[in-house]
Amino acid sequence: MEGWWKERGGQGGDQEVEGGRGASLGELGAGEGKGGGGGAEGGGGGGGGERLTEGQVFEEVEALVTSVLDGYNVCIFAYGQTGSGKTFTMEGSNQEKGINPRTLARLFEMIANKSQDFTYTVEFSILEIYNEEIKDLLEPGGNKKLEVRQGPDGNYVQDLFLARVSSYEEVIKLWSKARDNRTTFNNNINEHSSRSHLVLSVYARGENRSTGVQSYGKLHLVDLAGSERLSRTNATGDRLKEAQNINKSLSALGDVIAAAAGKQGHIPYRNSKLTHVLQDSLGQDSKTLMIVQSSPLVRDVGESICSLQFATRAR
Ligand SMILES: Nc1ncnc2c1ncn2[C@@H]1O[C@H](COP(=O)(O)OP(=O)(O)OP(=O)(O)O)[C@@H](O)[C@H]1O
Repeated sequence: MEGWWKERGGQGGDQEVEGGRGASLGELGAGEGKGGGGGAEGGGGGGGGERLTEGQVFEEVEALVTSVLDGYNVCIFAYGQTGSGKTFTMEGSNQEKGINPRTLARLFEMIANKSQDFTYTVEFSILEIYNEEIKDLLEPGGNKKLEVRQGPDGNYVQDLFLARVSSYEEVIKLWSKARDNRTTFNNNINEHSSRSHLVLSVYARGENRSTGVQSYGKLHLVDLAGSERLSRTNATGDRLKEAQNINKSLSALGDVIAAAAGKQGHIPYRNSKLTHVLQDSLGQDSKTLMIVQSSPLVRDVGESICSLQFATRAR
């Protein structure tokens, strides 16, 4: 493990303190002989940290995401409490694009650069996991229950719509369609978005035309549901059920990452839909990176400590 951690801060937004949100970036594991520990310098918090632009954040993750074209399975997560900036980091704004659009643009740029020697076919899917149920956001199919299965290329979600894409523009069009589908589940987009895990996936199959050598890699870009302690939300009824499911799946994610990093014999992938969907992209030869967002607000200190504890454990 390269073990790099950076402090991200200085982003204002609508908070009542200056300094804005913070995020720590941690590369959790990778192929290419990487493994083992790494130092933490930074480790989150926003306040006084140097402000990283979305471009600088992307520089840190670029090499990882593009390795999907070499046949690696890659997973990038944004983790943190509600409102801490996960979606902003992944999607960005009109002025400053986030990790998702930059990654997708870069992938197609690289495919074009390699086109003399390699042929790639690329597929794209978008799903959300809400209350431990998988929903296809490209082809929402009513009450169809989507399940995770094992196939020759690893785990896959049966009946999930995979769109064949050949340009960044196509992907962006699909993504905006998926956003529309997502909003129909609930009138309050923010509220809902924070209660589900959103997974954008790219599946790249490549062939070296002169040697015939083939590769297959998956890239998952995951905007996790907001982590919240139940004691703080006073949730009841459906909200309580959502919160319990979120906490259960986030804790299952922490267990899986810790077990994979510790090279344990049994890795409990099946304890949540999230880890089951991402099974072959967490651990072993896959590359996993988690961006942990923390709030600079004093009133959020309990949540920030929990987030950083999660990050420490996952590291
Ligand atoms: N780096 C940033 N620069 C400017 N604004 C930001 C930044 N990060 C977050 N924001 C703003 O803060 C608000 C909350 O951020 P965001 O929606 O990304 O949080 P979140 O963690 O995804 O929340 P949720 O868990 O509810 O989905 C948004 O209005 C967003 O535009």
